[in-house]
Amino acid sequence: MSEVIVVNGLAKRFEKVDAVCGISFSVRRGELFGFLGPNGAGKTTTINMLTGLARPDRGTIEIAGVDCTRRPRAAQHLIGVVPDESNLYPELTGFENLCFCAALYGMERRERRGRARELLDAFGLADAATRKFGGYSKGMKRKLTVAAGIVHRPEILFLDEPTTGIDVASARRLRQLIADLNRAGTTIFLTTHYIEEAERLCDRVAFIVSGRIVRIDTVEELIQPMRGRHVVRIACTGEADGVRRELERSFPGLEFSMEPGGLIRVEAGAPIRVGPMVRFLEDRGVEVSEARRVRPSLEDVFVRITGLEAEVMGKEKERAGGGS
Ligand SMILES: Nc1ncnc2c1ncn2[C@@H]1O[C@H](COP(=O)(O)OP(=O)(O)OP(=O)(O)O)[C@@H](O)[C@H]1O
Repeated sequence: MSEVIVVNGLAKRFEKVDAVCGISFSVRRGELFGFLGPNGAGKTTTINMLTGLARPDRGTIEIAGVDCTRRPRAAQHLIGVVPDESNLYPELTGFENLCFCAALYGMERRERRGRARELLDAFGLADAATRKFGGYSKGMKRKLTVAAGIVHRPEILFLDEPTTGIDVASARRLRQLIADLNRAGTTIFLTTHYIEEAERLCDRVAFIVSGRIVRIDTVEELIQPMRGRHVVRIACTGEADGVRRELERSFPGLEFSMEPGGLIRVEAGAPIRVGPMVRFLEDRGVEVSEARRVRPSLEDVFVRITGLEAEVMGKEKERAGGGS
């Protein structure tokens, strides 16, 4: 597979913040590449540099063989960009917005009207075609923004947090559309802070933390070391954090950590017996509402590699409500 995006030593600083600190990576043609990191990790700054919206301080970017640091606009016709905040016009209808974007890419009237209708259909927005964009729901706005990003059938699509802030059903539908686009041959660079989203959609994932890439690999390879591991999640009502140290002392060989919502996460290299732990907690006045064995996931890998609790991603997820 040929490399269609090649980034070397890319860096950008804003006044006192090193937003991106000399990152290097490449994306292969046809790949769905995930750029995964917590708030403020440098995802948007990176995507802005890749799409010509921000100038790097250092480093090089090549897209489809074009040196974008020297010729920032030369690859524009090959790429589509879906920013984290919509750039469409609230006073225009969905149909008009798509026709307007198509006109910017030089499409002729007949072609752009046909393409706009085709996309409205594909994204389930045909009934809202003549309604003003400003009156769309968040999920509809997101879908139309993605449609606008692919109006010119780009080879490479940059998606910045496409499912943030929309309801679960709309997020699921949008993920399906992203997967379909990729299957049809579009290379996709996706930033997200939803670990499950990256796990479900992406071929390869880069973990970015504080402007640095800490790991890049296929989802398969990333999860591989966790395959022989066993994980149990225990949901408690009441204060569980206090008994964590007692658990560690009483159950040597098991690793305990806390997750959002009062969940205790237990990990071990051998099958975990849940009963004794539940009794142990209940004897200490912590009520257990559920104890569940779970398949090790990319979230577990993220916690191991970055040393960050999954909570740094989870907090935003709860607020935005766009998770699984
Ligand atoms: N225009 C700017 N001026 C000053 N600082 C900025 C600017 N843009 C980004 N930053 C800072 O750079 C860092 C990286 O921000 P960036 O928006 O790239 O992160 P992100 O990973 O996209 O986060 P989020 O998930 O919250 O969108 C942050 O500390 C941010 O405050």
